[in-house]
Amino acid sequence: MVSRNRSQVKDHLGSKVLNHPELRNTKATEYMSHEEKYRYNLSRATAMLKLIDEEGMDVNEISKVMSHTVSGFTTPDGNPLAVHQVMFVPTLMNQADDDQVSRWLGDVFNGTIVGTYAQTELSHGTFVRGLRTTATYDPASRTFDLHTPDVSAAKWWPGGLGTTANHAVVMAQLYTDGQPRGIHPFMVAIRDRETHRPLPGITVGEIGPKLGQNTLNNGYLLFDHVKVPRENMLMRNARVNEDGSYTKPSHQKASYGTMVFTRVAIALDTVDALQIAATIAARYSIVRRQGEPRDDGQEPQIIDYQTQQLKVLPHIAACYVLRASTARLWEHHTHVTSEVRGGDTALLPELHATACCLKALVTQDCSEAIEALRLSCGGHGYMTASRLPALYAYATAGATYEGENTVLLLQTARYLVKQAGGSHAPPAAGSAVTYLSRPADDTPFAVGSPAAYVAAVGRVARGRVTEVAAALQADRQTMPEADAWNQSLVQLVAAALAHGRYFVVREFAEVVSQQSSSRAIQQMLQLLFSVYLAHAVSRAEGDFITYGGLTPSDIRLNRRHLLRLLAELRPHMIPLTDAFDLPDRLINSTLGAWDGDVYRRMFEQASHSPLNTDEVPASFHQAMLRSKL
Ligand SMILES: CCCCCCCCCC/C=C\CCCCCCC/C=C/C(=O)SCCNC(=O)CCNC(=O)[C@H](O)C(C)(C)COP(=O)(O)OP(=O)(O)OC[C@H]1O[C@@H](n2cnc3c(N)ncnc32)[C@H](O)[C@@H]1OP(=O)(O)O
Ligand SMILES: Cc1cc2nc3c(=O)[nH]c(=O)nc-3n(C[C@H](O)[C@H](O)[C@H](O)COP(=O)(O)OP(=O)(O)OC[C@H]3O[C@@H](n4cnc5c(N)ncnc54)[C@H](O)[C@@H]3O)c2cc1C
Repeated sequence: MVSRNRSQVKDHLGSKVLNHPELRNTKATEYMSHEEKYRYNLSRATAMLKLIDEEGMDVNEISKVMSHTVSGFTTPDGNPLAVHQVMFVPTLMNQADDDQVSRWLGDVFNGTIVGTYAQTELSHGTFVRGLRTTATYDPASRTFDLHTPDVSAAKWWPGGLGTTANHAVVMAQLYTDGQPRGIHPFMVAIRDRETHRPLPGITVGEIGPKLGQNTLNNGYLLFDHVKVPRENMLMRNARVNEDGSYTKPSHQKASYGTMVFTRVAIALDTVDALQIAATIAARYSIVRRQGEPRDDGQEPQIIDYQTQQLKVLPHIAACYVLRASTARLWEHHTHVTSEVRGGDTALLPELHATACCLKALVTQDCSEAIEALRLSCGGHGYMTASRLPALYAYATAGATYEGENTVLLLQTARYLVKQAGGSHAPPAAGSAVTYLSRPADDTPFAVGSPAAYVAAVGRVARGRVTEVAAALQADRQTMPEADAWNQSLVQLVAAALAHGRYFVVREFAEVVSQQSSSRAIQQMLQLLFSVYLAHAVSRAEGDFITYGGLTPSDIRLNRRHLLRLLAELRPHMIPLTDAFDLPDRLINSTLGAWDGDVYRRMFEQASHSPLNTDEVPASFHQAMLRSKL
């Protein structure tokens, strides 16, 4: 199939998904039971998978259909096949050797094998080296013995594991030749392909309700000395030979590759959720009028309150800035992965550091922004039918899964302090950390100059990183490494976030400078960028004074500048959110439809409450009268 560009993919998906015979008719799921919701979401997830297969979509196209924009329509309560598609399949493609790929991929693509990625355990998620599921090789039987030593080592959380998957890539501690070899991936059948019953030695089930995404179908899994053939260890990187001898991988963290990919995918995807929330809040802020009537006799549109502009407009700018920078990270990931497959792992450490901090920065910014947008819709934003609570539940999950954000930022910080101290291999050309080994950019700060803002963001990142690197270095002289590290944790996290912010604004500056299609678009991108930058300064004024070279007077000027920019952006708010090109059915919000017919929709959705079916519900007689209140 010919590869399509992003907007063509969107048009294509618009018609394919919204008109698909098994997908076009949606049902409200709010009043369904847990089991009914699962059945509804699973059947739609399966239809999507078939569509992906029939269309022969490439990875970029799959990334669009699996994105929250589309999957929020197909599987509104969470996709039970998400981890199959986003983690299990990529793990097989990248970590299985050629023989294994040809052995399994046919069955994966014809739907006989449905998988999950089983890493996290009840007692260990963050500290992967601490996982306790063991895979002990026995050369006599040429099998691994997979075992869960006790309940705290039960796998807990894998998506689709609950009742959907019949296979799992299980991350376990490998023992061979009597030696521990670290965490390795194993392809394990957990349920019978025909009957779907758990196989002998396997205990498996679903973990129960969560804040959101309740049909992701997260599960638990325990092994009681389950025998797995030698050929089921994924062997593209490390190998166990028949006699039990062990061949190391080319990079010690090669088996963590799926996590890097998924972090990049989550960063890209969480911006989709923000775009939907921003569109809802923008449309509602135009429709909603409240307050003392003005000269025209009408109550003001709430968007004309300065405070409302601050709640809504910077997040629209963030949609543009974060979309561009995460799309570039996605492209960079594709490039580095192909180098790694060719045996060159030089770019992997920096990709890991960048993926960690962007996943953390984007999920943190987006979940805070979605909550602000929800609040901007007042009481109606609290209703499920506004869609805003579910968007928040989705974005905030991203702050925890695939590496809890603090922990990921510390991974980035580890890379940055090593770079600042010169104890890491020097960065490659085009690296995102070369600024650390150069003199600070002393472009003077000037309100209204995006270049001056970018330079200031760079000085904050540089100042934060070099300061914490020096503090760490000093503490290392007087205390053990773990204590020195712990003394600096808060500053390390702040340094990594500052680095992430600099990465984002540099990437967007480049996108703006390369944009050549029209002067009007260029000007609009400049305006969005200016809003993003002024807002970034206003959120971290202390940092910009301490490290960025701004004076208190610059800070005051920036506050006024931001409010002026918001007023300038306000007339463009609706075209800018319309440009996300989200049809009403994908937005699925009483508050965010294109025609602005909010109040009729709110009444219409209330009519679905089962408590409105009878004038006096049976529960009144059963509960209140019986208790003789
Ligand atoms: C067919 C194609 C389909 C494509 C579909 C695309 C669809 C995209 C659109 C949809 C997008 C999203 C949909 C959302 C659905 C997603 C559902 C997500 C479900 C969630 C799943 C999970 O959560 S899985 C579990 C994830 N768990 C974690 O992330 C655990 C976090 N912890 C860790 O990663 C590690 O423990 C940690 C890195 C923190 C520490 O590791 P450790 O082994 O202890 O290492 P250290 O000693 O700290 O460091 C040693 C050196 O190793 C370096 N390093 C660590 N990790 C990596 C790595 N991954 N790569 C490279 N290098 C690494 C580290 O930097 C150290 O280096 P140094 O030089 O020694 O300093
Ligand atoms: C919706 C959802 C879906 C998931 N899907 C999957 C899946 O498909 N497969 C899978 O294997 N897993 C999955 N997970 C699990 C997920 O990857 C883990 O929950 C995540 O990695 C965080 O680990 P944890 O739960 O152990 O948190 P913890 O590490 O226990 O975090 C608790 C607190 O401790 C802090 N902390 C921990 N270590 C450190 C440290 N070294 N330094 C500083 N602070 C620290 C954290 O910052 C946090 O504040 C899923 C989780 C969720 C919520």
